[in-house]
Amino acid sequence: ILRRIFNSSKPPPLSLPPGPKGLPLVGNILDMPTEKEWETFAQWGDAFGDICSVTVLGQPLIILNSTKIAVDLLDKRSSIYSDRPVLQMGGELCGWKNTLVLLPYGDRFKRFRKLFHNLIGSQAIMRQYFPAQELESKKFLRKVLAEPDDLQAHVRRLAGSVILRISHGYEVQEHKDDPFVTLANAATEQFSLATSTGQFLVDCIPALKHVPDWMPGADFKRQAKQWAATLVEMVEQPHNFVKQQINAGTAKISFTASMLESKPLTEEEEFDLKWSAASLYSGAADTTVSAIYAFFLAMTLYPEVARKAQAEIDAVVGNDRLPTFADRQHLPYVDALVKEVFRWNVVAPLAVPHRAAQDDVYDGHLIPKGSLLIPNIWKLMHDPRVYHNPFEFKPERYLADALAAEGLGRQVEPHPRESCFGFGRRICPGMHFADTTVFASCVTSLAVLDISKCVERGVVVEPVNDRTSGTISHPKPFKCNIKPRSPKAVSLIQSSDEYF
Ligand code: HEM
Repeated sequence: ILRRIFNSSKPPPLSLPPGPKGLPLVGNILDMPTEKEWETFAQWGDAFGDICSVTVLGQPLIILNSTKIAVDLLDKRSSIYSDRPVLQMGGELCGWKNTLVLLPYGDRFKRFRKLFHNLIGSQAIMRQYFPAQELESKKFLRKVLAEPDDLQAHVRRLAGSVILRISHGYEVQEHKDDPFVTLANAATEQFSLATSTGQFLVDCIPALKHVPDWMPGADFKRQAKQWAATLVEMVEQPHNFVKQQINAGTAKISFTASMLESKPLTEEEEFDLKWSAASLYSGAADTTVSAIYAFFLAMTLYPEVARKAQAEIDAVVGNDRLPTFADRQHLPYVDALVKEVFRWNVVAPLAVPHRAAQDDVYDGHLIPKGSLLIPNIWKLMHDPRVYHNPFEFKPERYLADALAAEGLGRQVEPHPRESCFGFGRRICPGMHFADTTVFASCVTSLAVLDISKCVERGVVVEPVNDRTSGTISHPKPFKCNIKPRSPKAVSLIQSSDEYF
């Protein structure tokens, strides 16, 4: 009896959120998935609850498998959860620690965010970029028509071209191998690999970064050196280009040119400028590529969706001109289709980890200082409790009228923007830019192109419908057939490049 009284007076010690049982000392290191981690994390969510945890060599990882919990912690308690982890491979060895995405929460972070906000921080600001986005979308269509088999390369060029105009006043070259687009592609692909959760042992055992390069098992150090060199080139080359243009008196208006010309910069200010401009275009390049490429995949797999969107465009815009941003408010189905692109293809399935700056307690669980919080955006976008038949591409889910017509009594489903761009003070600063870039390319492509499955020797080729692993996930290469909708469509694409 005494033991019972004694024990009941003491609250039980708080523990981490539940999760798979690990081994002594190394914890869950053997449980960590090496591919598409988000799928395993979602299964852990089903088994242990929407907030669950694992520990890898003493480092707690807290996995968030519902929007409510992600908002409760990362939004509502953003004073605790706005820091980033120190990533040894991607951040320290490869150098991405100087870009916004891995900057620790602090003054430099706030300065970068302010610059981003002034440049692309609202829908209203985005209006000034509409002409450039429309123009680049048209150039993209021309390239797709000329070489439909090189779709992915054209998408990469498109994604790089709009942001490089804004960041450095650089006009991407017409041919496929533009040097800056090539550099940005290489660097962002390497970022995705270098920062992938749990892929490099050095992220769990930081002391490994001191092993000499020649040691067996130190391949990661040699790899990091190469990747660091690509990143430096990606930062320096466009910056030096703007300086040369300023000296020659030919610099176009851009973020970098206006900062360089405003006043003489200190070394630190110039460093900040270089790395914030690089954050801008490295943040934009690979992410929008994934979304636009996924749009083509979705249209190949769901031709009835494309047909409905085209019927809406034909009725609202007609066939004498290309659609513009001004049409968007009159194109609810196309607007819903763009939302569905962001949900169906999750560009950043695990976002980027947020780090707890102090101990916290949530729902009776301890979240110790230094824990890494990982919102499983892939699960949030494919949660059958939130999205009906989540693996199906269905724009109707956002349209009350369309759902009412189905007569199943279903409610409109949440706008993917509520989760797919992350949370709190680290929410994606490029979300409006991403939305308008993806809208422009979807709507113009639908207006003039027919996208369908390939037929080879009389047999329909099913497109590969799979995704790559990494911080930024892409549809794996797939085949599709792209044709102009009509001779009129061809003449619209070939018409002069006046801003329309
Ligand atoms: C398909 C488009 C995009 C998606 C789905 C996306 C998604 C995300 C996500 C999930 C994060 C992490 C947020 C968090 O930690 O909670 C993020 C961060 C970031 N994104 Fe995006 N993004 C996209 C496009 C862009 C574009 C176009 C830009 C730049 C123009 C950009 C720049 C950034 C930057 C700089 C960060 C780091 C922010 C920080 O750490 O404070 N992104 N994005």
